[in-house]
Amino acid sequence: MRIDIVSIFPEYFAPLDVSLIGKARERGTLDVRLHQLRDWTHDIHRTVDDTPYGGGPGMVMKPDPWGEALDSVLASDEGTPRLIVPTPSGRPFTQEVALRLSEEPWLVFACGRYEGIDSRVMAEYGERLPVDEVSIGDYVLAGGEVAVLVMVEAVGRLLPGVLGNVRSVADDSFAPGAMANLLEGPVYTKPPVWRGREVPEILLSGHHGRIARWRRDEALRRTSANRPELLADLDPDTLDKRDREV
Ligand SMILES: Nc1c(O)cccc1[N+](=O)[O-]
Repeated sequence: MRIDIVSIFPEYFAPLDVSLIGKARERGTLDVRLHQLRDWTHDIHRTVDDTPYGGGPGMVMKPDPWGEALDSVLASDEGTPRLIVPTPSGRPFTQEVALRLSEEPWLVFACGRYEGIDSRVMAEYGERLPVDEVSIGDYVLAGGEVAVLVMVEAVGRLLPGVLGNVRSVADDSFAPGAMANLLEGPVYTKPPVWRGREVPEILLSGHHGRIARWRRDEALRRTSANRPELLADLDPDTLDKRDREV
């Protein structure tokens, strides 16, 4: 997968040099290319923003630098990417969206700042390629860079060979199948007793069927406590199927 990221703060993406994503880049599984938006400005101040039409607070990112930057990135002959624009007014970014994006050969991320990018940019490129305006949550960030870090990690870890254990993906919270709409339950490792606290005995039993059922029950318990709304979407048949699976 190729990923292009356009930002006025490309240094935000240093974390993509480390850990799983960093190793995937070294192996060539992931090709991440960073672009400084200001390289497509032509004034001495390398201006990328201006006051909003219609008045109001803050500044809006000008369409000209974005148009030149995206035209330059898209000039590649590597097919047609999806353009992902992180914004609080976008559709929710979920594990399902991450799974869908992980099947794409090329993603381009446009990191807005200030009050956002002039809407004509998304309209312009929406006529040429798929454009997804996506939100990672209902809170205010200073810009899209942090959201792109979240999305690149969520998508990148799903690529073949990035996670050591393929099973880890299937057991993720929100993963399709048996764990869909369920949060992961508690996890434990050695020592068996820590500060007088014992690991649940079932986990030491070696009885895989009972362990799977216990984990399912704990996932249901945690989901009911922390995200009860997810249980509303749980298909009773799937729940029964889970019982048959364990
Ligand atoms: N929430 C937010 C923001 O405030 C600014 C850019 C992107 C996002 N987001 O993706 O959720």
